[in-house]
Amino acid sequence: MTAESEPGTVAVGAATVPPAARTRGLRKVYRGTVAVDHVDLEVPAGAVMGMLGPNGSGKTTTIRMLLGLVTPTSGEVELLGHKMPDGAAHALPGVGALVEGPGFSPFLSGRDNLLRVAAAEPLLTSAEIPNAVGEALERVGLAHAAGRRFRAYSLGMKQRLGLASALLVPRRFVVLDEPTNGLDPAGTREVRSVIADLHAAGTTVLVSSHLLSEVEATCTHVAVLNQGLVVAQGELSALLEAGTANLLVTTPEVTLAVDALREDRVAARPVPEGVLVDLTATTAPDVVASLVRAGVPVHEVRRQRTGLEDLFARLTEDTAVADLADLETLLPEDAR
Ligand SMILES: Nc1ncnc2c1ncn2[C@@H]1O[C@H](COP(=O)(O)OP(=O)(O)OP(=O)(O)O)[C@@H](O)[C@H]1O
Repeated sequence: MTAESEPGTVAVGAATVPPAARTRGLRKVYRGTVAVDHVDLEVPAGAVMGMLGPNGSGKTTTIRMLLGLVTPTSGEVELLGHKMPDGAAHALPGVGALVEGPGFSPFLSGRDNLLRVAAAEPLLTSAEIPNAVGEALERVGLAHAAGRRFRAYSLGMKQRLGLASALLVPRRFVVLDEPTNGLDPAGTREVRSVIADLHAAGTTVLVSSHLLSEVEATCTHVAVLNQGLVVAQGELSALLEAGTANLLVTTPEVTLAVDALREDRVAARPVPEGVLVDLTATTAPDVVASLVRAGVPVHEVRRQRTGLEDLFARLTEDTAVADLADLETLLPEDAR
């Protein structure tokens, strides 16, 4: 198999590494409610992909289908190169997951719950279990409360225990559904550092979150869901670049430039550095063409990065799908 014959694979040296997860036309309908539709998601090997979307946009359902916890209505899932659900026995040992409702017993302590999970873990021998459990508890900052019953845990402590169970053994792919849910700022920082450690060790991570700043700080890639559809995915830097709404034009002829653009029905205003042009209804080449036609000397043209928050807000507004057409024309092909 070559990189050319298999779109989406990444060539590393002589070998090709398939994406950690890939879906094609994934769809889930719950009694008339379309939770996920037409989802073609690709989580490149080695990436930290943030899955963003408003409440009910289909993040959890997509993650559950990836892990084989929910059966898709239609579409395909490939996990670590194995078709699901048939390849589950091969794929799942390489995957650590924190998903809602991990099924811990309320009457057992955190440590005993984790020992129970570890006992069912095919990659751990019984001799390795106590150490693996101790290290995982340490890593998520739960060692001091390991002897307390699960039912007495706060939401944040329950989240930490779920994270510990995902980290019991080194994995190729770690999937975290809202890992910072219920955590205080210190816990949130710890999750961020766990993700950075996993990334440094070469583990692929898929993390869903409402916290845009978290995703911006920790992720290399992002997928944005809205109403069950993936409205954007790709490298974070490429998406931010493409999603930028403003163009900063440096010119000594500010008044001439603003007048020329307004004549062409393009929103523009003077700023200290030159002219700020709103790209919502136009494109950078059209702006430059207008200016050149009007005889405006253009010294520099630069897109202004506006941050993930702005991009997310625009992608998840009601007009998101229409916006995507604009976004796609701006995206480099490998980021589409
Ligand atoms: N078991 C279920 N039965 C019926 N409807 C469901 C079920 N699970 C999810 N849904 C519906 O599917 C849609 C997507 O839900 P999902 O939980 O996947 O979204 P989400 O993006 O993870 O939301 P949140 O951020 O609130 O967790 C919602 O409309 C939800 O009500």
